Amino acid sequence: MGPSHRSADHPRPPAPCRPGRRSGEEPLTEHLVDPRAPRDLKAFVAGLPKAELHVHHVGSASPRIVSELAARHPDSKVPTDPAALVDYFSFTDFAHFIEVYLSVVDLIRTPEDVRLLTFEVARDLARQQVRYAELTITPFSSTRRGIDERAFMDAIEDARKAAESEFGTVLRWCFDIPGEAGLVAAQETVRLATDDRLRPEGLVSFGLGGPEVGVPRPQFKPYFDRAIAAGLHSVPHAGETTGPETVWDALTHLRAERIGHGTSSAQDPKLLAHLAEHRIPLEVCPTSNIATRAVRTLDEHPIKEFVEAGVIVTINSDDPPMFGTDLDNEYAVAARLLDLDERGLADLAKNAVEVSFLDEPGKARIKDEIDAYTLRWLDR
Ligand SMILES: Nc1ncnc2c1ncn2[C@@H]1O[C@H](CCC(=O)c2cccc(C(=O)O)c2)[C@@H](O)[C@H]1O
Ligand SMILES: [Zn+2]
Repeated sequence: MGPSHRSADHPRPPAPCRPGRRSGEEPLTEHLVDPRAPRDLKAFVAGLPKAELHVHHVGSASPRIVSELAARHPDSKVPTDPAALVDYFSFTDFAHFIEVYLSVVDLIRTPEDVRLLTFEVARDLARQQVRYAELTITPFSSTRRGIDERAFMDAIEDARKAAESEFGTVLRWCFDIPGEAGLVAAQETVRLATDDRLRPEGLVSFGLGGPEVGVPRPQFKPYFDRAIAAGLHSVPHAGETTGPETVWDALTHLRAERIGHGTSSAQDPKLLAHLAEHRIPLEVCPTSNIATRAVRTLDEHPIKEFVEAGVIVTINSDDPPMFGTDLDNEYAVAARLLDLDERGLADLAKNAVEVSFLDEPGKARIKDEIDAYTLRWLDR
C-alpha cells in the first residue's frame, strides 16, 4: 500500500478539526455517520444486528461517563465539560493518543467506576444493535492503580450479566497486555487471566496493545503460550503503527488467530496471501487509524486491498468516543470504501459473527437475525 501507511509513533503536526464529533448524549449514529454514505444505507446499518470484535473498555467511555468520572476526581486534567472533550480527544500522533488514553484510565479508581463504565458501554453497544461484543480490558492498568483484583473481576462480571439481561447484548472479555509497560505487565495479565480463582467466566481471549515501536512482539511469547494453554484465543494488536514484520511476529510467536488492525499487512503481498490462506481475519478500525494518524486519510486506507486479496475483514470501532465514531459509522465508512450495498454490509456483519469466539448456536442465531433483517429491508 506504499505511502498510505505511516508509522504513527512519531510526531505529527497538530490534529485538524474533525467534523461530526459528538459532545452530548444524543443517539450515537445521528451526528457521526459518514455524511457521504447514502441516507438509506445509514438507516439499514442502524438497524442491522452486529458483532463488535475490537473495542476497548476504557476507550469506549462516553463523553457523559468521562465527564462524570472527571467531576468525581477533580485532581485529573481530563475536562469535566463533555464539549471540551472533543478537543481533548484530538490527537497529534499515536503516542499522544496513549497519553490521553491513560489520563482517562486514571479516572477509573473504584470497582463501582468499573461497573458503571462496563454497563454504560454495553448500553451504547445495544443502542447500535450490537448483539455480541468482545471488549478488550487491560486489568493490569486497574490493579496497578490499586483496584482490588477480586473486586475488579466481580465488577465486570456483574455488569456483563446485567447488560445481557437488560439489553440482550452478550459481552465477552479479551484481557490485553499493555506492551509498553513491559514483562511485569505481561506476567500480571496472564496471572489474572489464568488463575482459576480470578479468571472471569466471560473471558475468551488474550491480547497485546499499546505502542508497537520499541515493543517487540516475540518477548511476549511465554505469556501467550500460557494463556493459550489455558484455553484463551490469541488476538494481539499488530501492524497498527509498525510494518508487516510485526504481523508476522504476532502470527509466528504469539499464534495470533485474529490480528488487531494489521493495517501494514497491505505492504507485504506474501503476508496478505498467508492471512487469506489461513483465514486469519483482520480487525479493521478505519476511523481509529485516521485519528491516531496511522493512516493519512480514509481514502488511503488499505481495507479494499485486504478484501481484494481474499483476507477476511471485520469492521470495528476501537475507542469510539475518543475517535468521534461508533460502530454504525465504521460500517458506513466501509460501505463507501468497499462500495457495498445492503447485502455487502450484511456479509461484513456476518464475517464478524463467524470469526468471533461465540459458541456455534449463538453465531447461528445472530446470522439468522442478520439474514431475516436484510430480507425484510430489501422486500420493503
Ligand atoms: N488503537 C489502539 N492501539 C493499541 N492499544 C490501544 C488502542 N486503543 C486503546 N488501546 C489500549 O491502550 C493500552 C495502552 C496502555 C499502555 O500503553 C500503558 C503503558 C504503560 C503503563 C500503563 C499503565 O496502565 O500504567 C499503560 C493498551 O493496553 C490497549 O488496551
Ligand atoms: Zn485496539
